[in-house]
Amino acid sequence: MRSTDRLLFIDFLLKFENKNGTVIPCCVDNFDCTFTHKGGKSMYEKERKELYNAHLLLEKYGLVAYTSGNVSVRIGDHVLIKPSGVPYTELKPEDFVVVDLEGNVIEGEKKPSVDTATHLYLYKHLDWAKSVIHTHSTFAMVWAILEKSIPVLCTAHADVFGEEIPLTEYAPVGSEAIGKAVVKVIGKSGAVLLRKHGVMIVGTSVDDAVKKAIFLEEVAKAAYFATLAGKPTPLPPDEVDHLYNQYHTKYGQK
Ligand SMILES: O=C(CO)[C@@H](O)[C@@H](O)COP(=O)(O)O
Repeated sequence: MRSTDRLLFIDFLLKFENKNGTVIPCCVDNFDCTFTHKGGKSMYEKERKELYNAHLLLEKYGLVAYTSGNVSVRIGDHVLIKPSGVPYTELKPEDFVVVDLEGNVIEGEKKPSVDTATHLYLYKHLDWAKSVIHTHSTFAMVWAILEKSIPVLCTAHADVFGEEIPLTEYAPVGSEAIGKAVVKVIGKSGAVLLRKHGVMIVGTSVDDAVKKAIFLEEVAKAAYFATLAGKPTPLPPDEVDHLYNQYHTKYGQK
């Protein structure tokens, strides 16, 4: 679309919107519309509430502090992600930012998370990825600082993750580099320790990702204290597989 037409079209859209409220489809012809839907409905209302609740759950379980960490969800060719540096006490569903898979802001007045490039890299390289969570949860971070992967030392670890929690090479914050480092080591657990940094979780849904973030910190804590207190031995691989399959096929209300 010629730039003059673009400007005329924006002008038409804004006049139309102000007069009639928000019925305008965004992002027509890959058109990067950065204005938000004033007075009308935001995109992805249901997903915004789901993502908001996910952030509150991370805070409730003490996996994030103040502004650390972030959650995103993939919705077709869009990703809804936390705005950067907004304290959880001030976060609102309408603050979440919609970006496309190249990181262009589709809807949102706030800057998207500093980890957006990493989240997008994971969505583009892991076809099962539907939600991504980054935390600085304390005991998982202790293992990341010690530059050690977490062995399978207990049944809870085997149930949910079914494998040792791998450790990435060091990668700087804010670039795709963390995404590349995660894809190199991530396994069926979807949980990874970021060397000297924290945690990255990839889930098949927001619920799945939140559950893994919560259980990772639980097993990281137990494994850390067990390793301090003695020399715990990992569970045998076939028992780990048995527990993992049992948990993923029979546990709960399945
Ligand atoms: O770890 C870091 C920065 O070092 C970030 O992941 C964390 O502060 C969260 O950043 P955002 O608020 O999501 O931009």
